[in-house]
Amino acid sequence: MAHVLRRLMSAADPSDTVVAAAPRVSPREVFRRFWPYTRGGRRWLLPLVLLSLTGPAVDAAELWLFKFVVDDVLVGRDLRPFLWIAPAYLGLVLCSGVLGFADDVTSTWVGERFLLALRADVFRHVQGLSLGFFERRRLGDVLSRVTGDVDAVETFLLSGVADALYYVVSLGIYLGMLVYLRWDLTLLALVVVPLFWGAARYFSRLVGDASRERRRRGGALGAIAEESLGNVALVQAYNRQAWEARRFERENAGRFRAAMASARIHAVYAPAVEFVEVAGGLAVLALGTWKLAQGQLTLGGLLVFLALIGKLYSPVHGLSGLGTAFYTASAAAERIIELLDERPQVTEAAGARRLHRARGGVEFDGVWFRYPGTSAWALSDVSFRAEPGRTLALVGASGSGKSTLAKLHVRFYDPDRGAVRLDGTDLRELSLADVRENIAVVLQETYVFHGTVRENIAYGRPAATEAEIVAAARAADAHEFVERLPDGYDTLVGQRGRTLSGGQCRRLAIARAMIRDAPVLLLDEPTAGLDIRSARRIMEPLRRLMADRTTVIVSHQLQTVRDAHRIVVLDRGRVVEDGTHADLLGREGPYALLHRPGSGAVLS
Ligand SMILES: Nc1ncnc2c1ncn2[C@@H]1O[C@H](COP(=O)(O)OP(=O)(O)OP(=O)(O)O)[C@@H](O)[C@H]1O
Repeated sequence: MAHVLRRLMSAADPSDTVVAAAPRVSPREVFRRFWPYTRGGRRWLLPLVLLSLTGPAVDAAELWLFKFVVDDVLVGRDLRPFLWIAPAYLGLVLCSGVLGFADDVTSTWVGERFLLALRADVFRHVQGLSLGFFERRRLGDVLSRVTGDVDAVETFLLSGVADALYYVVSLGIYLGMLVYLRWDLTLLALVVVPLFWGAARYFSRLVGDASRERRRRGGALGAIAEESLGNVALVQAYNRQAWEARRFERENAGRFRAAMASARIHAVYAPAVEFVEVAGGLAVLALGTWKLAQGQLTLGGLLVFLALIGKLYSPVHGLSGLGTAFYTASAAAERIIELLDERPQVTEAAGARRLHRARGGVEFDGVWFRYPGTSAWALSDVSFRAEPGRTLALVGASGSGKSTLAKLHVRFYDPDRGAVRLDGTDLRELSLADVRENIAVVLQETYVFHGTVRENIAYGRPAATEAEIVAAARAADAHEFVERLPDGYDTLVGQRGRTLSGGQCRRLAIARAMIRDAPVLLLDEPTAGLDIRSARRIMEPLRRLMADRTTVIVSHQLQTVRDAHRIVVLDRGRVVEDGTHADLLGREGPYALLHRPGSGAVLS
């Protein structure tokens, strides 16, 4: 039987791992991890508990009044007691309304404050993780954790605890009244309690599994939606809509199965519990009727007793069901904990040195680097030096390690061996923010945010004045086209600059780097993806940007490379040549080969 139930309610399909399940965590650990986030609302916890205690008390008083209605008014056929019972009843209802209002508002405030703190912290934490994390994880899953799973933790910690207290207090009050009315009937009513507990324990474990699966599928759905909608142009151009839809469908169906499993568990649990409850109630009714016939109990007393039993079962029911709620919420908490346990690979050393404005000396010294989880070296023993104010060009075939070098340069990763230095100091000894403050980057992928042109340029230095923004745009050869946009600098450019051309995006990125005014410039193929005319057009502003700054440029553009003070040629992660354009051409080595017509030359 248990085996059949388990199969019927199983939600997991381990064959599929778009997003792996987070490691399990004990409820105690969940409390330990998330309790600190209640700090902002902790002083309201006690009033909240007191408020929640008044609810059952008012309920019980209402019931007690009912006993008087039956015994004194109805059975006694006398309206006089009604004159005090009616106002008392109204007073109680009013009182419970006011208390309920205070309880609702306060508990929402405490819960939302908790979420405010937790969500902000999770976001800050994720933002601080190293690039490696984002290259490894699926963004959609991370988003679903930050936005969806965070909310469920609140249920675990606050609503769950508040409910537990409420149930315990209700139980105490109702039990007290029941015993006061008739202890022997109360004992009979309590016989069914262990049955509740047993059922709850069994079912809550099943619910936990189903919830975990639902959360995992939710993350996978987010990941697939983000990937396929984010690349919608590619999906449509290659007619992959149906394939993407199937991928989505598979996760969607998985989530559906998990939701159904959870519904089946609840659907079996609720009637099972109700059966036990009714059986208990009937037994009490039988004995109670007998006591009524014996004159040991009044009619009002019996009715109130039965009503109290109904009320008593609800907290017992609730308390045993809390396990289920806890397991549901802890499935979400596990996913948040996994995220919070992720440590940035690149961290700032204790006592890191501040560096205000660097002179701009860049040095790679015997650098070896392997991407985490891979076995091949992406960089092997790379050494070169860029003198302050000079330009160093990195060339090499695709996959030779140029972008990897760029990533190490801004400390997205640390080398496994060797060192990257700025003005002679290992980047690992410097404040991370200062390293990045001193380097302006224009990356291969042009980053333009959804916002105005002005905001996009000022992203390089938020404190920039209007005049500085315009000056940067002029220097980047962007002013002219910006002026022609419908709202000039206030024009909204779509996400990733979809409403601008590739060259225009690039010029905005150059303006952003201009305004940052850092001593070191890192340009990763600033002309990639542009046609020859557009590429030539941005050369002039690029030169203005590079003047008097140390520039490390990854480029396939012959003009830029030829003008560099030094050229480093990479091949499969190694430096194979190093010198000026004239030197290297004379050597007839790999660099010269790149220029030979008909050689499939990379440099154009
Ligand atoms: N995040 C990553 N994880 C694992 N391996 C990576 C990662 N990024 C790059 N690699 C590997 O490291 C090597 C160097 O890649 P890199 O992107 O630095 O080359 P590149 O010279 O910039 O190429 P391209 O000119 O095509 O941009 C390649 O073999 C690549 O497969």
